[in-house]
Amino acid sequence: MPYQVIIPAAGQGKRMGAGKNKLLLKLEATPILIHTLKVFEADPECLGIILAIHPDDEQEFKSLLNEYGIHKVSSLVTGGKERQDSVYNGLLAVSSLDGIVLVHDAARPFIKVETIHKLVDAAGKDGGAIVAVPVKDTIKKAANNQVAETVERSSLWSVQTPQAFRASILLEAHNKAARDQFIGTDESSLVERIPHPVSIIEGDYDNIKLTTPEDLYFAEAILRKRKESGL
Ligand SMILES: Nc1ccn([C@@H]2O[C@H](COP(=O)(O)OP(=O)(O)OP(=O)(O)O)[C@@H](O)[C@H]2O)c(=O)n1
Ligand SMILES: C[C@](O)(CO)[C@H](O)COP(=O)(O)O
Repeated sequence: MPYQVIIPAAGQGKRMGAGKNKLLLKLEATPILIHTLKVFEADPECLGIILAIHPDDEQEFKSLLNEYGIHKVSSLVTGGKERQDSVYNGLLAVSSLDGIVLVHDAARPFIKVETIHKLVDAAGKDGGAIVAVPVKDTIKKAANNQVAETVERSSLWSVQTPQAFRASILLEAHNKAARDQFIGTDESSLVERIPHPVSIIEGDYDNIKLTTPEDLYFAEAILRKRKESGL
């Protein structure tokens, strides 16, 4: 099923501490941003990419899109203060509210096209679906560095992106969040507030978000493993 994808790429990468947009850091000589964009560029089901960027990065990003032959970027939109604002700006550039729109972090370069297609099919049926993996660690709530509660692990999922929705549902969710001045950490949290059901599609543990320096080591290992497997 065809889809459009909004890729938020306008963050500051504070936790990475690279002194620049972390998406410009290279993995095996290719910028993280390009690793991610290549997946969607190569997918025939992807009708277009809407890229939310920081104005300071515009020239460098445009040069990279040209250098690496990324032709599916239909819109470059200005990112906002929060990730949610960047996604909202991207949503306003979506060509059809009747279709399926994905939101995928540019900082997650290891998404597999098979997972994308499973997710899009689920969103086409249910109106909304997200990729997640079962939590492996024990999760506890704390107060003042004291354990307050151990959360039952069997029902916990570590949520990733892409997250896929009928575009009209996602726009309704963002409009409601704006009215309520609600800021969520993912799109699903906004859609849940409408309320609208959101399905979970089990993804891969290596679909990591490159957030802190340690993640770069994991990323190099994931790339090496995939090269050895001929992926
Ligand atoms: N205002 C923002 C914040 C984040 N993002 C994007 O959303 C994705 C996930 O965000 P995160 O990993 O938190 O990136 P940063 O916000 O850059 O990281 P930090 O919080 O460490 O500054 C990234 O691709 C980032 O570029 C965005 O487009 N606009
Ligand atoms: C959307 C997300 O990747 C789901 O896990 C995550 O919430 C993004 O968090 P961030 O702090 O904006 O990177």
